[in-house]
Amino acid sequence: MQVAKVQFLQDSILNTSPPSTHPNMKSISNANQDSISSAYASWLGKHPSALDNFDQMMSIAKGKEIVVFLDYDGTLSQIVDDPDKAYMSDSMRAAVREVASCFPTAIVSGRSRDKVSEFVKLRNVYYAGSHGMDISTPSGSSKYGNQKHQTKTVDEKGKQVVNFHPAKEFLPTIQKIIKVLKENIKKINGSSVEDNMFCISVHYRRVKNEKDVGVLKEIVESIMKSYPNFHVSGGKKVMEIRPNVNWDKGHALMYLLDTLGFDNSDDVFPMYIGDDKTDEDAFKVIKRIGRGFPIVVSSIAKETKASHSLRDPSDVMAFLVRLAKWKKSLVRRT
Ligand SMILES: O=P(O)(O)OC[C@H]1O[C@H](O[C@H]2O[C@H](CO)[C@@H](O)[C@H](O)[C@H]2O)[C@H](O)[C@@H](O)[C@@H]1O
Repeated sequence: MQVAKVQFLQDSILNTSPPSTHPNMKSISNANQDSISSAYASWLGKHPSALDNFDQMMSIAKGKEIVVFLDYDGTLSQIVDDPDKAYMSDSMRAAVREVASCFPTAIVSGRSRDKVSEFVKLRNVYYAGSHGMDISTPSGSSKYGNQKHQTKTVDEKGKQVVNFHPAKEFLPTIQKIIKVLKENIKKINGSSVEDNMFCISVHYRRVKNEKDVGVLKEIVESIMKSYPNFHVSGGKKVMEIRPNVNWDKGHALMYLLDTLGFDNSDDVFPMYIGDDKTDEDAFKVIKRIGRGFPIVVSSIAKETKASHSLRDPSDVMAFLVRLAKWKKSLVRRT
């Protein structure tokens, strides 16, 4: 199976590579592809496929309280050029719905909570937006919250919810930064600023000219020098601007576990699936807990704290379908 996957990767790399006409070019590019494939094969040895290792993983998880955490972009939806069009397929939605009917399930995204919930459109999951700086749950965490950060409110369906906002005080400055950024980068064709509520994304996937990408980065870095309470990090063709609060997707995972009543449970078993740098914070937390599976979505070898891997969102969907079936088969047997 593993060999078949490597072959698949080789095929897809070969199919997507630009044609090389010069014979020397061809051998250089083949050599590159060989080394990419062998790097991926040896990486897979360290971060085995969660699909190929499903039975072994479930023999460890059996009898534990599995809680599922899912990143959105690049995990539940394909990476696309236009961030506003990163839709989730109906089949993926059905898979997430199934999983959420079996285990507590949360979506943890860099997007604003409103936007990610508009994409996902499921009621049986919890949502954490703005890289975990905007969490909404039926009750609050007494351990991680305090009066300042938690607000009791009523959602659009009239249900009591507790919203957790550790970066609330930064909201006015974030709006100011968005305005300044928009004004200053509008001359860079293809760039865009996304308001993620408690953080900001500056996108450059659609900026055609490499030089312009450099200029954009300089402009953003220079603007952000005036805002020392914020930091800039990189993602997938995006600059992520976040306030300096000690809160990330790892903290969000702990907050959700606590709120859902699993904080002191020796049986809790978090599974977190994500593709990006910001998901590594949650992977680290799972490693620290010493129980659970951090699963990275990647079809190339990369530095990660994840124990297992899935190649792409279609692998993620297959894994979720299998996970729900596994749980249902256990329930039928008992
Ligand atoms: O935590 P996530 O849910 O993975 O969000 C991370 C960022 O994802 C989005 O940007 C990425 O996906 C876009 C759509 O496929 C793509 O166009 C962009 O290049 C990627 O960086 C989202 O738009 C950002 O706001 C999120 O921070």
